[in-house]
Amino acid sequence: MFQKSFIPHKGYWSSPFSRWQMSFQNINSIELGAATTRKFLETRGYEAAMFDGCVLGMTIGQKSWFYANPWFCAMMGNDRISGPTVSQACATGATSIYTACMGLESDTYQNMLVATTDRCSNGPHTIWPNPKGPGGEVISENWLMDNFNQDPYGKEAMVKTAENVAADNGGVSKEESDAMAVRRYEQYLMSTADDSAFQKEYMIPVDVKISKKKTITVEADEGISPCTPEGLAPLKPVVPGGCISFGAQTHPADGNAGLIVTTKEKARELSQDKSVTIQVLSYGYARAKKAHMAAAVTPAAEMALAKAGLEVKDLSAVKTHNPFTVNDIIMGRLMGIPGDIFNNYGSSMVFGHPQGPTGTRCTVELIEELIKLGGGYGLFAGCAAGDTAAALVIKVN
Ligand SMILES: CC(=O)SCCNC(=O)CCNC(=O)[C@H](O)C(C)(C)COP(=O)(O)OP(=O)(O)OC[C@H]1O[C@@H](n2cnc3c(N)ncnc32)[C@H](O)[C@@H]1OP(=O)(O)O
Repeated sequence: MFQKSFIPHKGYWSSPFSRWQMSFQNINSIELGAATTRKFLETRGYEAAMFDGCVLGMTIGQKSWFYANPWFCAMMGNDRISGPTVSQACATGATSIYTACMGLESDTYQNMLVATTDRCSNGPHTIWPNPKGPGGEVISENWLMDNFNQDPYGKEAMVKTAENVAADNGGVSKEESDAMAVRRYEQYLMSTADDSAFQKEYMIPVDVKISKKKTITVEADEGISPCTPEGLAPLKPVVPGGCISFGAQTHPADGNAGLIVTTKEKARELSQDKSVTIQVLSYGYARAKKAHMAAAVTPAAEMALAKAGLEVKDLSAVKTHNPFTVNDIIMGRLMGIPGDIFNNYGSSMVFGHPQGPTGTRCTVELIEELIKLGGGYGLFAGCAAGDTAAALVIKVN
């Protein structure tokens, strides 16, 4: 259990998430992440110079990625720091926060910025030299779609691994999957109600230069598909005989999210409301059996809860990275998570999945939900490529 890792009240942000090939598609995610971080620091009245280290989380190669962390830090306003770059597929958000906590717990750092940023749009198409191929013929890889469609070890598409987990756990019907998609969409609408009052608590609008003369400001998530029973019913399962249609899974997106991990004293100094204390209590991870990615979420969550000395009955809110409806259906069944605390205000199935920032945004929303509830314990958990998962437990006083 962590003892020394605190997050200031409002010391966190998320950009809007923009469906791939929409407004953020032409911007290097390291540059967009740094620009949004600068805006976050200005909005909150923080100095970039206060950080003694930065954890940068990202999963999709961008031009000049070799210099990612020091380049990012210089662009966000502090060219005297750097730190680890974390790339752990869809567990990058939780693991970046964990990495910053380890910096605090070991007294290596005192005031760390965690920044996660990714762009699924216009993903890299890599050419690998292959001198022993026929005539030196190259090997090529489409970073996004090739990896969605096959794990090099498990040999299955990600959606098929979710169907495998459904089959192992008593089955999930198409109707049950559709009902979960509709429920998650309705919960997302809680965050856009009242002129997006919930989202405005943490969302930093993003300026996008679309031509020499024109800059637009993106203030809200882009490309969200409404989920209704009538809209989902005619969609066929992606895997024949399965339950998950295109409407019951996340969409690739672009965006960034981040937060400050610091000492209890510094967190209080940086907090907007000094009566609010936010602490990271624990981290959990797991790997499920081959080609069963969604099955890793429950043991990762159970590990984080055990490390914090908590049980499901102690939780006030649960958030997940849920790329497929099956993730939440099976986790809910196995852990007995009450429906009314499970993914209120949105989840990645609806607002999209830019990979690195997804878990960070979920954690930021979890903190805001716990504050609205007047405090409590919260769990974030989510699956990641390679049949893995990661989880965090947060406490808000
Ligand atoms: C560790 C992890 O995080 S694993 C997760 C990693 N990420 C993934 O695996 C990505 C999962 N998602 C996908 O793979 C995507 O669905 C993609 C990329 C394959 C397809 O994306 P797109 O081509 O943009 O599909 P699109 O959103 O258009 O949906 C396909 C169809 O379903 C329809 N549809 C999608 N959502 C809905 C909805 N909620 N209601 C009604 N219809 C819908 C669309 O209208 C479209 O219909 P059309 O073909 O008649 O136009």
